[in-house]
Amino acid sequence: MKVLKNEEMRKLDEIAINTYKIPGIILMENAGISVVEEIEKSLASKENKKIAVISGLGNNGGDGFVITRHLMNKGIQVITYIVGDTSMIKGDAKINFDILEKMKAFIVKLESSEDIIQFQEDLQQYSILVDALLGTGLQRTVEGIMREVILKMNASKKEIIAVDIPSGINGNDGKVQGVAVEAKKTITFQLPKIGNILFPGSYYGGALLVKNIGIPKEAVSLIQSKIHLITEEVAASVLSKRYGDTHKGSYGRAFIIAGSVGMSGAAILASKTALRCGAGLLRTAVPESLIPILENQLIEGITVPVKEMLDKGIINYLKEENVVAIGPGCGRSQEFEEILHTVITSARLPLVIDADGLNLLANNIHLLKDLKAPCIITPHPGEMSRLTGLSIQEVNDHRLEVAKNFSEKWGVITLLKGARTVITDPQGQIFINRTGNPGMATAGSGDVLTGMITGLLSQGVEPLQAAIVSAYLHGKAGDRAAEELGEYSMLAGDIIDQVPFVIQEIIRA
Ligand SMILES: NC(=O)C1=CN([C@@H]2O[C@H](COP(=O)(O)OP(=O)(O)OC[C@H]3O[C@@H](n4cnc5c(N)ncnc54)[C@H](OP(=O)(O)O)[C@@H]3O)[C@@H](O)[C@H]2O)[C@H](O)CC1
Ligand SMILES: [K+]
Repeated sequence: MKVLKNEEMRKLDEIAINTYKIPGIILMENAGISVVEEIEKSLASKENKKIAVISGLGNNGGDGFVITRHLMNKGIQVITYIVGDTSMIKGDAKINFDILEKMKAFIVKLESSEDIIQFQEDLQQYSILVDALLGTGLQRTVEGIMREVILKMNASKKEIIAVDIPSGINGNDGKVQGVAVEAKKTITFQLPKIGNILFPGSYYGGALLVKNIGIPKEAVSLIQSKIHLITEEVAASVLSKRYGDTHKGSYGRAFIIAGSVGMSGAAILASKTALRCGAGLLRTAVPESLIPILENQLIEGITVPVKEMLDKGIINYLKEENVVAIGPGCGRSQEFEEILHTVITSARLPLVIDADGLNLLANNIHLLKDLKAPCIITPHPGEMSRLTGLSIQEVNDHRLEVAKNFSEKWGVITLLKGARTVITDPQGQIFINRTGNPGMATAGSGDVLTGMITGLLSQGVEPLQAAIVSAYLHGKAGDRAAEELGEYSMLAGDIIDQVPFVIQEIIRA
């Protein structure tokens, strides 16, 4: 599913109206009706059936006027509050505003601080507040009366349903422009905006519902958005189909270089997950001293002493493999740095670099110029900061751009962990993952993700798909673990335990 910027949404509107000759007022009508359906669902469980629709002066407000009309026609008690000078209302919004006046709708204008004091008192009588103040037309920091109204709405603790996007959230990046409505759910139209998906916009929006308002599918295909939401369908399309061309003897072989003294857990978690995700044959190279621990914990895998691998030549070891992953728990020794150098510059098979592999890569970033095969890196913001020289704050403030720029510059697939995990490729495509929860910020969770990517790559899944599906799978498994154990108590191993059930769920869906 494409995720749009504000201007792309406006362009889609234009195409619908100017190319397909769908009058904008039809789109507004459909938008309003789709919200009314959700209001009725929320209202069903409530004693108090009174609704307040709080509208701005633009088309978001226009949606609000449509909503009021339909609620009135259903006999639902509704009051419309309008913020600003109603003489400024124009176009489709004006048509719908005039209809409300003809219907003698109960309209209250909010223009002064006295109005706001009364508004605050009024709010207590309603069951649901509909936020139709600002949508994709938000231009600047919210101030003045608009700010006061939003603060009073939030303070009322009433259930808020946001139209298109919570007012005050920037549709292009999900940031709060001064103040924003805290909604229980948001109904957005035709396609989600970036502000609906990224934090904090996603937090302010509550549950997100994407409603079709009648824009032709062909029009959507004309919008060249490079940003996509990872959906279950994408995961199912990869997990259910047979992987790759299983040429003789090499089907599903994975090689993981991981672990260091005191860090055997990372090697075990990554290896276990790779097997859980379908790797047929797995070998894990670890320091000799860890072999007994791995052998004890990982009966299905094969362990290789790092020293033996070095003596025989890493590349010789990799000849039969489908994928090599390097980094979980490896530490930053000179020996490991040399291994990383050899793997990056000589390996001719898909490569996953994680954790300390990324920290060492940060000091040898030029090595990426010598890559001989697709490479997936899986940094958290701290590792991305070291790789780019940007501060963690800068990375998190511009997650999509930072990941996209790195992928385009170095020709790698970047999976930038965090909320939300973002996957970018060297062609500038951006995929946003919405599964997962804060309980997954636990030691070893990243090792599990690396194992997932490795497991899928070992079966011939195309690298970008492997990164996308792994991010989705990782979050889904984490969500199941959180349901069962709570976000406080879950461990990385609990995520692995959920993998089989999540894969089955996806394949059967
Ligand atoms: N295909 C679709 O997605 C459809 C979307 N619809 C709805 O239309 C809005 C977008 O409508 P638009 O008129 O472009 O913009 P808004 O209504 O979001 O806001 C513009 C008005 O808000 C004022 N504004 C802007 N920023 C601020 C601010 N920070 N504080 C106060 N007021 C602000 C702006 O005034 P200006 O002074 O900037 O001129 C406008 O008055 C979309 O979100 C959907 O809800 C269609 O209804 C159906 C199709
Ligand atoms: K809104």
